[in-house]
Amino acid sequence: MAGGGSTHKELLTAQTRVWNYTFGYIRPLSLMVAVQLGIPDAVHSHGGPISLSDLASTVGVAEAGKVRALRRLMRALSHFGCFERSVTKAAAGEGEREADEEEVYAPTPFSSYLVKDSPTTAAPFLLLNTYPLFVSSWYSMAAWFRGERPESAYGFEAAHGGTVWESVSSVAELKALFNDCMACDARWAIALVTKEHPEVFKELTSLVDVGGGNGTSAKAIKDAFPDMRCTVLELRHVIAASPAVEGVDFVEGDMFEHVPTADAVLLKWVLHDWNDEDGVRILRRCREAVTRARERGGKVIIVDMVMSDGDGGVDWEEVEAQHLFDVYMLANTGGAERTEKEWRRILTAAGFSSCKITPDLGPRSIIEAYP
Ligand SMILES: C[S@@+](CC[C@H](N)C(=O)[O-])C[C@H]1O[C@@H](n2cnc3c(N)ncnc32)[C@H](O)[C@@H]1O
Ligand SMILES: O=c1cc(-c2ccc(O)cc2)oc2c(O)c(O)ccc12
Repeated sequence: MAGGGSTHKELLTAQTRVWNYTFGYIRPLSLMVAVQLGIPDAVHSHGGPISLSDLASTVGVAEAGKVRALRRLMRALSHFGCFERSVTKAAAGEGEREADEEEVYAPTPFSSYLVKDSPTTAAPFLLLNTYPLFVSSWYSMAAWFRGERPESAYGFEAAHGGTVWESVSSVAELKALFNDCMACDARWAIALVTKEHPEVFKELTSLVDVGGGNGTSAKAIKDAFPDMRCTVLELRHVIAASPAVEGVDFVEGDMFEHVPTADAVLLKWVLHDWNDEDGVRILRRCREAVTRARERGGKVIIVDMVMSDGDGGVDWEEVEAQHLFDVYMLANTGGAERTEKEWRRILTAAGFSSCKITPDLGPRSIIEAYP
């Protein structure tokens, strides 16, 4: 029998864990429904804990049965840590003998990331990654593992016959969500890097953000260091859809072919999209760009994850995020999150002599690579 040496309690816990992981998909999907209804916005803008009845009317839930359903959704979301739920005595109406108990919900740091118009919102990240086309890659993964889709490099291709980048550029709703998702992350992550680690940019006069999207990171760097000459290298369709950004030049090109000359290259959330072979090709072009500018002193600044290698003393939630991102890249882009050893191996293969890793961005790190 399975679990032969386990106690009764251990077996029950294991079975409960299987239930929880099986239903784990309900977490992102219930958060998605909450964002679609505007629940985090309503809770945050209320100016104090919001009652179920006020919440229901703010988000447009009117039928009594649906209000009761909303209460159950809020109870689950509060259990996940998204809101803080408590029970208060509602004021007794005229003629009522006793005040009814009513549930109220307060915001938490978790829900603050789901408010749509906040500068640090992760709502586009949630909506993009719960998009059905994207989730459906997983239904082709087993066939891909078994080699039944030899023409596909990874799950997304096996499921949809094209790459994530093709679907991003051709499905208008996905393109908008993808751009929003990248811009939201770039805005807060780069503001944090420039504020907490200004030394990374010390003595640099020019920087190229390779695969820099619509220029949000470059703008955040320009805001922090107004004298820096900032350029974005991007694919044609991305540049065509990006509004001009004051002080930032856009160059159309392919990072596998040529990277414009600059003191520094930024690669944020780019290398984890690619396998090692492609990563080395991109890094070689970046190394050439910074050595053309300065024989010594240039650098490549990478913002990506350095995966924990399983040793102790690490934050469990950050390691969980690293594993989730790693298998997400496996399924959707053919890329990977890398351990320190794996980073050093691809950097060395691309000709870099040393690197400095600063693990100070939650699950991500800043890697400064020197030619
Ligand atoms: C995951 S996004 C990261 C965007 C941005 N660096 C950020 O973190 O917000 C990867 C970017 O790489 C760009 N990209 C993909 N292939 C490229 C290529 N061959 N040359 C230049 N950019 C490319 C994509 O258009 C996309 O904007
Ligand atoms: O958070 C993401 C999401 C994507 C993504 C999701 C759905 C699509 O149809 C395309 C792309 O891609 C990402 C990515 O490439 C990255 O480097 C970081 C985050 C995400």
